[in-house]
Amino acid sequence: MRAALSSTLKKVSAAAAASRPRVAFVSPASHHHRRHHQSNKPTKKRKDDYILGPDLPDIWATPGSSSPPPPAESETGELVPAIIDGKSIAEEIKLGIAKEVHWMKDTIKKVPGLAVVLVGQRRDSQTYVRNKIKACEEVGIRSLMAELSEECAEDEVLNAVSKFNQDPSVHGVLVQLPLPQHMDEDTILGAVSLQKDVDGFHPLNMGNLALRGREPLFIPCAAKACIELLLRSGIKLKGKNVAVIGRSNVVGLPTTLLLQRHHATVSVVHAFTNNPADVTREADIVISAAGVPNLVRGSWLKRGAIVIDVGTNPIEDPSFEHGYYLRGDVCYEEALQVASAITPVPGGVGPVTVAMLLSNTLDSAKRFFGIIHISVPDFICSYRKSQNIPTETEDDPKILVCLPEHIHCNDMNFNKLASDKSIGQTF
Ligand SMILES: Nc1nc(=O)c2c([nH]1)NC[C@@H]1CN(c3ccc(C(=O)N[C@@H](CCC(=O)O)C(=O)O)cc3)C=[N+]21
Repeated sequence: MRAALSSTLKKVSAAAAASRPRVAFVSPASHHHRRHHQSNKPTKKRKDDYILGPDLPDIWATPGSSSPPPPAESETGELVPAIIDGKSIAEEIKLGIAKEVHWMKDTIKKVPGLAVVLVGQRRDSQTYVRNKIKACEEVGIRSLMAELSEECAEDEVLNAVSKFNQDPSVHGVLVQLPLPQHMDEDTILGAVSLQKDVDGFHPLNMGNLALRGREPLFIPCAAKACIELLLRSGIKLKGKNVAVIGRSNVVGLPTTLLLQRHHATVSVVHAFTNNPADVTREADIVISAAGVPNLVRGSWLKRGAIVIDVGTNPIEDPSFEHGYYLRGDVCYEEALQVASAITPVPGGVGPVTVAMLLSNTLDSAKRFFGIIHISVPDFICSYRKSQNIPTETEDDPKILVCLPEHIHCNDMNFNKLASDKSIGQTF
């Protein structure tokens, strides 16, 4: 397959030489250039509009905005809630990541690496970490792990983090939370290298997520997972009323920030909110991340609301395999009667959160190796079609191009680059 592909690509390069316009390459340098020229426009195109939300100016509309479409109802007037399948969405995302990791391995003989620091023996933490490592294996990301005892000193954790920070084969460092009581979470999370903070918990990444016009290097995985689940389910966010239940640094807060970047109207419901049910009942979309099993009752929900349940509350029960089972924040059985769509627990936000961790790790490695992701120019796709050439990228018109930072790739030097071994395989 590889040999066939590389000979195809040689032919394609020849075809490229023969026809103009040749290659619509985007290099980091040309990207900046273009941005500069657009700076007097009210909106600015960012590479991450999809997950960070479109950068729109605040123009206040006069009252009378439309309400969301009514939910599906059966003949008898009962709601038929859609169960949002996080597991299959996660599989879809992982497939895309696996393809990119595969390309990376082929073109530069390197793979992304994720290091996990686990302190203590919590069974739920062990399960989550196991899931993360298994997911790494599935997509070809290398995983490393440091396991430390509950009683170890804070310095030992800091040493483990520092070792991974310095390891060039590691592109993501994650300290599994919660940490034991005697450790200072801020000190430890602040020690993770900004460039490897795939959890997005470093104060600088969080600050850049909060500030308009700025882009964090990483967005926290659970927040990203909520948005992915909604967008991939075809749910629009602009102008919607969203209630976020919980204001933790790891889920509630970043989810609130990300939703606002998607132009939703966000209400934050927390332990001191008066009449939390009344506030929540106003929402078109409810995202619960309180960590309290069955907190959100059916009566808290507006008819037709969309419910994203981030809660993963372990309930002790020796009859289950790991001695516990998981329960969400939402009383699922009650919510089914009123919601138009809902994520289950397990099988909802959890698996997509893990997929987002892989995605952040891949992005980090791409940044480290100076890899940009571009589309195969149309003429190459049509050339392949006209020649009836099946290729690995037929169904996915995106390919990886590896270019050292100093090389500015344009159609003038494309042929040289394509044949120059020193920059690796361009196609
Ligand atoms: N530094 C850090 N980063 C985290 O991202 C982080 C953390 N600490 N501490 C704990 C929470 C929780 N979390 C989950 C990840 C996967 C599932 C997951 O895969 N859940 C599966 C099932 C889990 C099972 O098999 O029991 C599901 O919902 O279907 C759940 C929860 C990440 N967290």
